[in-house]
Amino acid sequence: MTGKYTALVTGASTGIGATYADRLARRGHNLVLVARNAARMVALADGFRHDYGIAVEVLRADLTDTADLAGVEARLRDDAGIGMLVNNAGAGLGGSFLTQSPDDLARLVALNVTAPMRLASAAAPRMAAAGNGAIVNIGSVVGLAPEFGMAVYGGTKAFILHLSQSLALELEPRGVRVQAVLPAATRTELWGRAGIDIARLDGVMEVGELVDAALTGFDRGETVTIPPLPKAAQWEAMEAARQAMLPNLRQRHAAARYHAAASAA
Ligand SMILES: NC(=O)C1=CN([C@@H]2O[C@H](COP(=O)(O)OP(=O)(O)OC[C@H]3O[C@@H](n4cnc5c(N)ncnc54)[C@H](OP(=O)(O)O)[C@@H]3O)[C@@H](O)[C@H]2O)C=CC1
Ligand SMILES: N[C@@H](C=O)C(=O)O
Repeated sequence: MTGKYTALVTGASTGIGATYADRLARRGHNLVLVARNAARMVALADGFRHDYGIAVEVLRADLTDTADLAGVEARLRDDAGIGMLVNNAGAGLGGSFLTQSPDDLARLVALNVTAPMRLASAAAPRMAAAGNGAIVNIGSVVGLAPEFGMAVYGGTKAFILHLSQSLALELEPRGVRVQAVLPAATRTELWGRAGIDIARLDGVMEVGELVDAALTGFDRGETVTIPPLPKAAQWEAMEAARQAMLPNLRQRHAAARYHAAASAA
């Protein structure tokens, strides 16, 4: 991705999304800001126009609302000026699987999975036809770690990682960059919204540092960027182990350890 384009950033009213908007505006890109809180986005937009001389549009949408989501999808499908989609809007949820309500979990999946999937699906064909574009999906290290005790949130973020890696394979030969960004705990409103006291957490990254690192990963052409991971070799080793397993996964017969004679022995 070179040159100036318009970036559509979801969850742009605060936190990681607002910081992405700031950094992309600094680079001279125009913006479409998407979230529910229009007043906050209008205030940010005024600041970006004043500070960076770019064009900014505010698109108020609740991405868990089918009609609102369809409006953002239509914009991504039809607006040839939008060269980057930052799928950032998302939420956490306090409690454990035993205490979380199925309705809250379904809303979490709607926001963290259905919305970014539908928005990517709206943008990708147009970008692929143009041979140019970028889709940045904000996942989480929790998507790598069932041990962290966030079953459904982690599942939504594992989906984001898988979707991003798959789309990178499909779209990058067509000129469309795809990046998954996996933050760990970052100082934003997300924690308070989920009813979790951030003061109890160690190792919380400031949001500016997180987004600057994510953009460095983007500039380097990374498909998966994990800003807090000190040794890239650990991620690369896990990927190498997974890829080494792939040729063995499809077989005509079950593995020998599952044969009745083997289990009786
Ligand atoms: N903070 C952290 O520790 C980590 C965050 N992440 C991920 O980063 C992403 C951004 O989170 P973060 O900035 O921390 O969170 P914040 O709570 O600070 O911001 C979330 C953003 O999403 C928007 N949003 C929330 N619900 C909706 C909705 N229904 N429709 C449209 N927009 C919505 C919010 O705006 P509004 O209320 O105006 O709609 C806000 O702009 C998320 O995907 C999160 O999972 C990943 C790992 C760690
Ligand atoms: N959002 C956080 C968990 O709730 C994270 O992804 O670390």
